[in-house]
Amino acid sequence: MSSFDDKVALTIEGMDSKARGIARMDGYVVFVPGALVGETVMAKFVERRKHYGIAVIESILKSSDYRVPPKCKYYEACGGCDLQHASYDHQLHIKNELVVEAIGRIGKWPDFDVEPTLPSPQVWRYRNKAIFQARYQGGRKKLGYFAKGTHEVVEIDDCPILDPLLNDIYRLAKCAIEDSDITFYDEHRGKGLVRNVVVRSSLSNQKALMALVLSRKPYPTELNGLKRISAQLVDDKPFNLQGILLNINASGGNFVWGPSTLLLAGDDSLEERLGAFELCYGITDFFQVNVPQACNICKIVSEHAAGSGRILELYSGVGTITCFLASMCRHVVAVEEWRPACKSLSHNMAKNGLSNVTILCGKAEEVVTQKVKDGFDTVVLDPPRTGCHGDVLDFIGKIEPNKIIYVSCNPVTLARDGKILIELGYKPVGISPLDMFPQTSHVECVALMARA
Ligand SMILES: C[S@@+](CC[C@H](N)C(=O)[O-])C[C@H]1O[C@@H](n2cnc3c(N)ncnc32)[C@H](O)[C@@H]1O
Repeated sequence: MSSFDDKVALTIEGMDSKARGIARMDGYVVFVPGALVGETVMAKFVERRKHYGIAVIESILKSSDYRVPPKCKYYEACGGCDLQHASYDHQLHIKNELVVEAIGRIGKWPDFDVEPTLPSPQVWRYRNKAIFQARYQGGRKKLGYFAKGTHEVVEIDDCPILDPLLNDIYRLAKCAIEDSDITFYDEHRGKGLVRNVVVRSSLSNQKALMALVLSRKPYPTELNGLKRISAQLVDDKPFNLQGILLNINASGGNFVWGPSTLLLAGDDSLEERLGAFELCYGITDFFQVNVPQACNICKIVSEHAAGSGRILELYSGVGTITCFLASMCRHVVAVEEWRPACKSLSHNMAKNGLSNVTILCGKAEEVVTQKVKDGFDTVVLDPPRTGCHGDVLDFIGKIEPNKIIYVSCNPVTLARDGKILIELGYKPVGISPLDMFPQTSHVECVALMARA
C-alpha cells in the first residue's frame, strides 16, 4: 500500500450510506466527506484505522458537473446538512443509489424494484423543527448547532432549510436567554441549566412552540426567571409563539427529551393540516418535519393499503398515517410507545371523527405478543432509524397479513428487516424513495411487500 502522506490525491469511485465519497488506495478504503463520484480531490487524513481511513478535502483537482456552491454560509462548519454541494437533481439520484445499494448489498434481497426518488415540494425552508444546542463554551453562552463531528457549537443567524418563522424565533430566544441570568450547560464541568432549545412550527397556521430542555430540575428562582421570560415572549406575540415549555432531561445521551414536561407560558400543542385531516401534537411528540412530503407518504401508503379491512399499524406516533388508514378501512389497531403521543393520537382520532381506531400504548415488540391477535389484512410499519425489533418481525410472520407496508427513514435497517420478512415468506413489490430531507443524505422510503 502507498504510504500515508499528509496529503493524497484521491479519485472518488462511490458513496457510502452517509453520502461520503469512497476512494481506494491500493485497496485501502478512504471515506471523503463532501466529495462526489468522479471527482479527484487533494485530501488530508483525519483518521487512519486498520481497514479504512477518513480524509477531508483540501482542494478539488477535478470537479463533478453536479457540484454546486452550498447556499448556507455555515455549511462547512455546521453538522446539519451534508449534501448542499450537490445539485438538487443529483441529490435525488444519490438517494436512489443509496437505497439500491442498501437493499442489494446489505439486504441481499433477491429481486426488487426501486422507483426514482420523489422530489420534495420545497427544497429549502421546509423543516418545521430544530433542536439547538445550548452550551457554555469559550467563556460565554452559545446557542446553535453542533459542528461536524464535535460538540463545538456553531452559532448561526439563519438556517436555510428551516421555516423562516423558526429562524426568527431562534434569534429572539438567543437574545432573550443570553441576556438573562439563565445558565447554559457546560459539558466539562457537568454544570449549567439549559441544554437544548427546541422550536417547532405549524405550516398551516404559522404558529410555533418552543421548549427549553434542562439538565436538572430548576431552583425556584431559576423557574421564576424562566416563567417571566416565557410570559414576555408569548404575550408580546412577536412571532406567533403560542407556547413555551420546559423539559427536564437529567440523563443526557442522544435522546433529547426527559420524562417530565411543564408548561411555562401559553398553550402546549400545535395544530397542523395534512390533506383533509387536522392533527394536534405536543412538543415532545414525533411529527414529520416536512409536511407536504409527509402528505405524499400518506397517499402512497393509502394506495398500497387499498382494499384492506383490518390494519395493524405499528409505530403510529400522533396518528398522521392512521387518519388516512382509518378513513379507508374497517378497523385500525395503532401501537405507539410514547405516552404523550398516544394522548395526541386519541385526541386526533376523535377530532377527525375516526371512531374505528383502537390505540395500544407500549413498545410494539411487547404489545404485539401480549395484546394483539391475528386477523389483519395489512400491517403498516414506521419504526425509528433503528428499525423493527426482531419480535415484531416474528409476530408478523405468525399472523401472516397479505401485505406489509414499511415506511422507513433508514434504508440500511429497511434492508435488514426486509430480508427477514422475505425469509418469512414475503415478496418485495416495490420501493418508493421520497426526499423528506433535502440538502441532507437522509432518505425516506415506502416499501410494499406481499405474501409470496
Ligand atoms: C418514525 S416515527 C413515525 C410516527 C408516525 N408514523 C408518523 O408518521 O408521524 C416512529 C414512532 O415510533 C415510536 N416508537 C419508537 N420505538 C417504539 C417501539 N419500540 N414501540 C412502539 N413505538 C415506538 C416513536 O415514539 C415515534 O412516534
